[in-house]
Amino acid sequence: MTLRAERVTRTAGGRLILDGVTVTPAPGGVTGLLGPNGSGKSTLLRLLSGVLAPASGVVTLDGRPLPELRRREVARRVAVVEQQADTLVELTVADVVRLGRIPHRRAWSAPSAADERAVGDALRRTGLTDRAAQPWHTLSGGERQRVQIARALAQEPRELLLDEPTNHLDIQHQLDLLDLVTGLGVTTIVALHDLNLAAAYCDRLVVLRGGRVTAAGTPREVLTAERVAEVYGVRVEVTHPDAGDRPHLRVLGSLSRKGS
Ligand SMILES: Nc1ncnc2c1ncn2[C@@H]1O[C@H](COP(=O)(O)OP(=O)(O)OP(=O)(O)O)[C@@H](O)[C@H]1O
Repeated sequence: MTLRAERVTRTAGGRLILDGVTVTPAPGGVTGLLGPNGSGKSTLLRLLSGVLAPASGVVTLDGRPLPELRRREVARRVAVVEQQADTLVELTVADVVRLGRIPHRRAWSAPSAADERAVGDALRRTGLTDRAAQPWHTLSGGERQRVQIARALAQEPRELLLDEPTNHLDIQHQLDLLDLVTGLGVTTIVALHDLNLAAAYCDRLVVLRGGRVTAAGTPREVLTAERVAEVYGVRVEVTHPDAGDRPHLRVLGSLSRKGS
């Protein structure tokens, strides 16, 4: 059992932005959320984390609707890395990572040895140990993103929600991050724009379009040339270099460009 969204809808600005979306991630697996800009990925992640409530449908954790659970209970289980974290002036890198321990600590108590171990471990796994004392606001965009991942790891979650975690990262850090996240054995739902990274790292993919699920399945089932053309308006060549479930896409051009 884990986190699930069942037939969730959400409206904003008088528009239906999620329409009957069901996502049932496999426990311990990595589910990729794909879809063009504005298709509803971030909104769905916010519903899954309980930050937003669905207009209809339900999000459950181990079969129990989120509104029936205490916030702290959800915060201990589910870690969230949003696209843009707030600027936390005056905090060091280690301070930000320590925020991940808050759901595990008793009110007003000092960090325990277990808290400090989790923070040290998260810094090490994200390659940030030697940045621990650096002020957060002096970090580059990619470094900030890694600190947010470290904060989420320090939380020791069983569910991890990531909204485009690679978008500020150089190619090496993109691969390192996805290797790290997919090696955790934590149920992960990750919104991604890079279809090849999604194919390489996710066990299952869910494609949103206009707030609806338009495809779901393994990368091989979902990432066909026809579907990419239909959803993104882009021509791609799809190959299966390892003869397995992980296709590789080569972009040939936009279908909206003249002559395509
Ligand atoms: N508070 C709001 N008021 C009006 N429209 C909203 C609101 N919140 C979201 N939307 C709209 O809902 C749609 C879905 O937004 P969302 O951020 O979930 O998409 P996304 O798939 O994450 O997009 P991107 O890939 O660009 O990050 C967008 O068209 C957005 O403009």
